[in-house]
Amino acid sequence: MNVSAVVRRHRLLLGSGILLGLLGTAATLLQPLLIGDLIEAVAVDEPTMRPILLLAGLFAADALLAATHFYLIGRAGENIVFDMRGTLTGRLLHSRIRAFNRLEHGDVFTRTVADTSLARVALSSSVSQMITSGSTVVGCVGVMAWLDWRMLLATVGCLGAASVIGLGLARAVRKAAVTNREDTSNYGSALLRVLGALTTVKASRAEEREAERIGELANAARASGIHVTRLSAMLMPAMNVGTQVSLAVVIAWGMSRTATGALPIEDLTAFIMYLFYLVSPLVMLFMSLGEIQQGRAAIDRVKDLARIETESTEGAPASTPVAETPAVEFKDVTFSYSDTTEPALTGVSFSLPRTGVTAIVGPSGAGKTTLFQLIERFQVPDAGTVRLAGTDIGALRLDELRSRIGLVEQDAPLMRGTIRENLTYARPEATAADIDEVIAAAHLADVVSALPDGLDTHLGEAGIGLSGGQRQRLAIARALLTRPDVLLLDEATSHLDSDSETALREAISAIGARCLVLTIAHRLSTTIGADRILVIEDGKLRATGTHTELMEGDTTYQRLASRQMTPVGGGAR
Ligand SMILES: Nc1ncnc2c1ncn2[C@@H]1O[C@H](COP(=O)(O)OP(=O)(O)OP(=O)(O)O)[C@@H](O)[C@H]1O
Repeated sequence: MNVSAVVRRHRLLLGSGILLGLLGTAATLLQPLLIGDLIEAVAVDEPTMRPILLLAGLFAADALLAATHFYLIGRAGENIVFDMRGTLTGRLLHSRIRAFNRLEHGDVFTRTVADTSLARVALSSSVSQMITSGSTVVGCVGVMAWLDWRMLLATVGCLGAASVIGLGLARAVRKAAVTNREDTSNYGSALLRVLGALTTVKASRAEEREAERIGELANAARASGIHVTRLSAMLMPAMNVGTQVSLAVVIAWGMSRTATGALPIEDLTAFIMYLFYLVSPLVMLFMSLGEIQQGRAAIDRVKDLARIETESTEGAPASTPVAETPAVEFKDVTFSYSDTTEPALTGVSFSLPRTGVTAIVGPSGAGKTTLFQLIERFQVPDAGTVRLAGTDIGALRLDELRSRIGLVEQDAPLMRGTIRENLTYARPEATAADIDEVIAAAHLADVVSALPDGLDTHLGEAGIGLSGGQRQRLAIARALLTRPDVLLLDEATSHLDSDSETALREAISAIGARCLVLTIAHRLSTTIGADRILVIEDGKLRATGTHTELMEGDTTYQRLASRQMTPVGGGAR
C-alpha cells in the first residue's frame, strides 16, 4: 500500500484543515498584543471600544477557526482510514490461500482495525497538531523575543530543562505504548483462537484453564497499559513545574524591571500571557511527535499486511469444450505445501469424463483435500498440469474457473441471513425457478416447506438451525445454482440419519447425470454407488476402478472398505 499516495488523495482536506489551524494560531498569538493595547488604553485613559471589539472579533474568529480545523482534520483522517481499510479488505479477500493461512487471524484483525486507527491519528491530527503547535511555539518565542529578549532567555532556561525531561518522557511513552499494543494484540489473538474452538474448549472442560491463560495475557496488557499511563502522567506535571518556575522568575524579575521603568506593564502582561500560551503547544508538540512515531510503526504493520500475495485475476476465457474432452484432467501433478515439507501429491495423473460420480478414497492425510485445492486453484502445482475441460487452469481467468466449479466443504459453512440469501450467495441474480430447481435437486423441498418462513427463514451463526445433513444439502443446492461443470463435494464425516443419508445419496446420483461430481467419500455407500473410484495413498494415485473391481484388486481399498471408509490418523498406511 502506498501510504503517501493515500495521503495525497486527501491533501485538499488535510491542507485546508492545517491552513485553518495556522490561521487560528495567528489569531491566538494576536490576543496578548491586543490585551496589551487594551491595558495601555485604560492606563492613558484613551477610548477602549476599538481594542475591546477587536479582541471580541479575534476570540470569535479563533473559536470558529479551531472548530472548522478540528472538523476538517477529523474528516480527512476518517477518509484516510477508510481508504486504507478498503485497500486492506480488497487485498485480504483476493489473497492467495497459501499466504493467508500463514497469518494469525487476531493479528490481521489488530492490523486492519487498530493499526489503521493509529495510522489515521498520526497522518491527520498528529501531523496537523505538530505543524500548528510548532508554529505556535515559534510564534510565541518570536513575539516574546521582540517584547524582551532577556526575559525570554530566562524563560527558555527554565522551560528548556523541563522540555528535555518532557522529550525523554515522550520517548519513553512511545516505547511503552508499542509494548502495550503488542500485549493487547497477543491477548486478542489468543481470545479469537479460543473462541473459534469454543465447543472443543467446553468439551475438554478447559474453560478455567483458558480463562487463566488468557487472563495472564490480559494482565500483561494491563501492566504495560499502566506503565504508559504512569509515564504520561509525569509529562504534563514536568512541563507545569517548568512553567511555574519560569513564571516565578518572569514575574519577580519583570516586576522589578517594571518598577524601574525598564519594562512597560503592558509588555510584561503580554509576555506572561505568551508564556502561558507557549506551554500547552510545547506539550502537544512532544505528544504529536510521539504519536507520529507510534503511527509510523502502525503504518509499517499495515503496509506489511497489504503486501500479502494476491491471486492473479488475469487469464484467458475458457474455450467451448467438445463432448469427449475430459471434465477434469491431472497430468503428472506434484505439489508440496512448502519447500520444507514432503510433497502432498506426487506424479498424480487421471482424467474424468463430463458426467457421473467419482469418489476419492484414501487414508487420512493421503492428499484427497489437496486435489480439490488444486482444482479450485487455491494452490498451484509445483509440476504437471491440471486441466478443466481441456484448458490448463493456470491459463484460465480465475472467476471463470471458479464459476465452473461448485465447492461443498465438509462442514458446509453457511453465512448469516436467510436460506434464500445463503442459496444465492454465488449467484444473487438467480430466479425463483432456478432456486426451486436446485432445492429439488438437493432433495430439500420438504425441509424448506416445513420451516416457518420457508426460504426466508433466518439461519443462526454458521447455519445453526439445520441438521448436518440438511446443511450439506443446502450447500450442494448453493453450489448447483451456478450450474457448475464440476461439483467438488467433501462428504461429511459425521453420521447422518438414514433419511438424510438416502436424500444425500439420491441427490448426488441425480446431479451426477448433469455434471461431474467429484466426492471425497467417507462412507462405503457412496463408493458403492459411484461410477468410478480413485484410491489415493501417500500422495500417489494407487488405483482406479469401480467398487467391485477394487474389492478384487486393491488391498488399500479392501482395508478402507472393511473399516467402512472411516480411516483414523493415517493408520491405514
Ligand atoms: N495447509 C497445509 N499446510 C501444510 N501441509 C498441509 C496443509 N494441508 C494439508 N497438508 C499436508 O498435506 C498432506 C495431504 O493432506 P490432505 O488434507 O490433502 O489429506 P486428506 O487425504 O484430505 O486427509 P483427511 O482425510 O484427513 O482430510 C498431509 O500430509 C497434510 O499434513
